[in-house]
Amino acid sequence: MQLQLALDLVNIPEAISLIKEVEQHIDVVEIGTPVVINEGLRAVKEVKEAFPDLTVLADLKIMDAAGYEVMKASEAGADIITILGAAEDESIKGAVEEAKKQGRKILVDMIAVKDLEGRAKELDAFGVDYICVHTGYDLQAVGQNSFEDLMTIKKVVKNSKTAIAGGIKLETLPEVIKAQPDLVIVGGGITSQDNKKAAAEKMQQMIQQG
Ligand SMILES: O=C([C@H](O)CO)[C@H](O)[C@H](O)COP(=O)(O)O
Repeated sequence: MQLQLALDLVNIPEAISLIKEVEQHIDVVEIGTPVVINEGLRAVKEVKEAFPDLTVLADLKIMDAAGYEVMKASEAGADIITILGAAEDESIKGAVEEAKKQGRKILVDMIAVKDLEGRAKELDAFGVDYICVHTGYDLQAVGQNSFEDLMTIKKVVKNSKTAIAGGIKLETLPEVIKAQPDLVIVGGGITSQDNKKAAAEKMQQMIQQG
């Protein structure tokens, strides 16, 4: 199980200084969708240049023109690129093909997918690297989470790794760990803490203890 820090509400200098605080305690750093919207793929490039040994995920949430967008994110230095599970099969296949060509990985974000079980089976067969259940900010605001969704996909996914994102905090981490995803994605659960390093360190310990 690995820990991914999601950076959503920062600019590039803030992202770099935050990563410096916690880099020993995370496996992957996510350049979040709002950061990419505000700063472009430059954010991915500058973070990868500053932390060449850290795995960098570009949360592009691709919906179309997948091969092209995966190529551009790869050129910027992203190791993992996200596409939406709701995208067309052709887009998913295009993303996987381009990622293979570039030596990168694809994480599929299942946000807003209704038939999680059916779509997870299809995505698994397309050869995506990760399938991620995700409760976005707008559903977190009405009290939802993805813990049951993780169990649902874990039952059917055979080859891809599984991941979970959306409002995970120190208090809810034990429930997530029980379901044994391959990747745990945490944003505000670390970035909103006064002591971000301590929060990341504690989460890392809990995850390593499994
Ligand atoms: O993907 C995300 C969201 O859609 C905003 O782009 C977040 O990175 C993801 O939800 C993790 O952040 P937290 O919910 O704050 O843990």
